[in-house]
Amino acid sequence: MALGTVPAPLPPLAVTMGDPAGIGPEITAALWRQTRGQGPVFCWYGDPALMAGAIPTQAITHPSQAACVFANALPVMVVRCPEPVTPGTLDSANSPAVVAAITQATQAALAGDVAGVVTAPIAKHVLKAAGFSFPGHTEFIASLTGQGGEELMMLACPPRAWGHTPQPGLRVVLATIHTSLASAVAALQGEGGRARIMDVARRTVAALKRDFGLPRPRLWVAGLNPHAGEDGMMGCEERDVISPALEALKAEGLDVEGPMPPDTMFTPAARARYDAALCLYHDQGLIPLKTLGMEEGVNITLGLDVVRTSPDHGTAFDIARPPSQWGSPAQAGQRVADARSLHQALLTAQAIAKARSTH
Ligand SMILES: NC(=O)c1ccc[n+]([C@@H]2O[C@H](COP(=O)([O-])OP(=O)(O)OC[C@H]3O[C@@H](n4cnc5c(N)ncnc54)[C@H](O)[C@@H]3O)[C@@H](O)[C@H]2O)c1
Ligand SMILES: N[C@H](C(=O)O)[C@H](O)COP(=O)(O)O
Repeated sequence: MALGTVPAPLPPLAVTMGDPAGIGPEITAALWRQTRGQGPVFCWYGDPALMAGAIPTQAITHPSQAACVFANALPVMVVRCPEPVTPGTLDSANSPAVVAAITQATQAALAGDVAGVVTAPIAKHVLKAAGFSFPGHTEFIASLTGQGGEELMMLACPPRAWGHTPQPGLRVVLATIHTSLASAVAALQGEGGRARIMDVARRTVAALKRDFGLPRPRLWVAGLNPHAGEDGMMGCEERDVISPALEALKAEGLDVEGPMPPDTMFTPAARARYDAALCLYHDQGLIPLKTLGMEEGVNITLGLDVVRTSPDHGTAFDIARPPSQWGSPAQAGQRVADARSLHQALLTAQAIAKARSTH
């Protein structure tokens, strides 16, 4: 951006319906109530029938109409579910609408009509039963943008107080995503494994600069084995694959450390020393992240031209309720849907979109 120019205001964000039988509609209604006064403005790609009786909705035909509507009603880019929805009851018959909502919102982002896409949770096995071939939003949205293979999955949770002690947050990025543990280990062998780690590290550093404004990101890379291999006693990937990759990255000038013993690299003292942890398989990163901060955790797809975030939780079918019960106080022993993670996802999408627009 040239000096002295004022950045154009951002278009609204898009929020997608997610699985209509999960908690997506309930937390989206809560999100609208919370943000209708001060924003960020968003439009919802979904079926207004899911909100009936809970909040006012208004159909719009273009995201640019969202701002005028937002204070008084949820602006809806209508995507109808073909079958009636019962909260908590899985039904692949509505999967085409779930996929259409994601597709339309992503296309709007590619066209610059929305500043980013915030996806409510989907149930991957329900979509698979309807013929959907992607393991998650991350890979699907990468494919829609023509950037399949360039996607990175980051999950982040903010700093928090633990008792009276403030503790650092956490960002994790995954070297392998939605794949079995056996396939993940196979993908981390030999020259291919080294190239994968180097590629993910380089792209993570670029994204931390572009999207989070960190001038010199510090990356810690996890080991694969107990004790990071204990010098080959408990596994050789650290010695043969990870360490050579990290030496090469250091020679390129990246601030990377590792391979770190995975059991100690998520302590508060350790977290204070890096900006992101590169984890080698899904649960290595997501277990500490969700244990530390599931309530406000955000899933962020890095590396794509479109901004995409999501809450860090799933569909929570076990607590999904009809609109008539939304907002009612919890009964003894009952758990109710918490919209904080979705709110953080919305704020994170807005922050990344702003960072990119001024980059
Ligand atoms: N972003 C996504 O689309 C996404 C992310 C994770 C899981 N999933 C999908 O979700 C489905 C269910 O997965 P799961 O059961 O492992 O995880 P889950 O996150 O849906 O639920 C785990 C537990 O946490 C509770 N929970 C989750 N979110 C909550 C919230 N906002 N407020 C209160 N309680 C909440 C649930 O009630 C449940 O007891 C799976 O089909 C999975 O594919 C989707
Ligand atoms: N891996 C994520 C998690 O466990 O929270 C989740 O499945 C979301 O994946 P997508 O964002 O690709 O749908």
